[in-house]
Amino acid sequence: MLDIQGLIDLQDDPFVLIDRDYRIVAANSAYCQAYGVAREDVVGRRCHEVSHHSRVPCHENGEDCPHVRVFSGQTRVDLVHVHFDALGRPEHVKLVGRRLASVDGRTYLGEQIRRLAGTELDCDELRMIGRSPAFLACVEHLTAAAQAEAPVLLLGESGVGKELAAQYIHRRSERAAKPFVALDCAAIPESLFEAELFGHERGAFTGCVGRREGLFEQADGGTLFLDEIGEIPLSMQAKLLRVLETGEFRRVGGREIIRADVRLVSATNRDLLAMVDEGRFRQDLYYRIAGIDVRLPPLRERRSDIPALAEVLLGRLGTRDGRRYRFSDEALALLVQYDYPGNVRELRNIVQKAAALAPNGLIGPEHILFPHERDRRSVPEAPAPVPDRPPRMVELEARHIAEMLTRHQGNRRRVAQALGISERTLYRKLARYQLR
Ligand SMILES: Nc1ncnc2c1ncn2[C@@H]1O[C@H](COP(=O)(O)OP(=O)(O)OP(=O)(O)O)[C@@H](O)[C@H]1O
Repeated sequence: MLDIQGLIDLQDDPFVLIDRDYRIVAANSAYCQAYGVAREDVVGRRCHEVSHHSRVPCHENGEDCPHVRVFSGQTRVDLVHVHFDALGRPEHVKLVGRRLASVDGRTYLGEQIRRLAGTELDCDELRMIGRSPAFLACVEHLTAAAQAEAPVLLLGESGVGKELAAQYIHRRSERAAKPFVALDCAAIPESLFEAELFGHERGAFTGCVGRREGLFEQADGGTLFLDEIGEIPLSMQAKLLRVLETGEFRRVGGREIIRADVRLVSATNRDLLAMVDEGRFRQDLYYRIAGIDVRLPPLRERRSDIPALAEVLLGRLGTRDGRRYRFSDEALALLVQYDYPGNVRELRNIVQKAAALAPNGLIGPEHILFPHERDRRSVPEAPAPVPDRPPRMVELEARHIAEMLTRHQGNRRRVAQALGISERTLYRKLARYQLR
């Protein structure tokens, strides 16, 4: 008989073996060390209870789960997951799951856990909330970008969390101990750009007092985040390109050549390539800044993250009359239906207003005010209306599933039961109608 324990202890990464019934049948030493547990405390328990503190398997909470995939026939699964670390804080991990068969014909999930995050980002303000597959795929790209040295271009609508993502990259990169410096390019008048980025000497231009270091110098050794990079005027684009190519510049009004070792992370909500075609953005600069590009999905493409985000944003508001603010189930269900053109920032504003309106801290649907009422989604994205055409079966089905999800507060197991279909079928339909 093979010594399974000895075999898995050879692995440097945490590793667990899980049976069809979600029970952990073996855990290696790296796992016990990483999560501060004794082997006998985890072996025999269900994986979702141990890592998620949840009584139901992860896929029933709307998460991508290696267990369900492997036991439905997939041989290898690679995905990013969020679970709890040794101190009970959420942690991003990369899971590599393998389908393993024993000699007696039983199947197991062998799961290797690669920890993506250090604990340094667990301060609440900097924590990126989200467990939806779309969000976790994005976190995986951000993690890969953090480990590289190439410049990163973050793409996404306003308020999706591009600045937060830039900080995430910085704090996980080798530059983490050095400065992170951010500039919103849309907020700087053209005449001040150069001085802002490269600094100026005393008296370099009218109204300037003293000598000042620019952002490139301030960010030396670290990361410079240029938000809304599409707003940089063409004249400035040429200067920026030169600095990125040579790593050298002069302060405005200065002679001394200054060198700064800066990693650039930029962000835009514009289509920069279209701007290149229109002659409004330099192509050579585009290729300089877009070494790695990462798209951040808008909130409406990851609706399942809305309740957790709303709770965290509400938690940041503290208490009223000594009691924590809280949402009623109906309020949360309503929040999930809106399209959020302003993304997480808009959600934050809506939550703040709702809290101000709720007399005893309990937020009901009547306290939730959507600024763009027409963006509230009562049905899944319907195709453009065609006059005198009865709705197609698929439209009716999508609409019905969306309503059931709202009624059951996103609990997919209950929705599947209510619809009389298996959860796998429900998952396929959710993906097909983009209801995840
Ligand atoms: N995944 C997330 N988890 C927690 N908070 C988030 C998340 N994404 C965004 N936020 C919060 O939403 C707000 C807006 O985020 P941020 O400023 O990073 O967006 P942005 O995409 O840079 O916006 P803009 O394009 O308008 O500059 C911030 O308060 C940020 O902390």
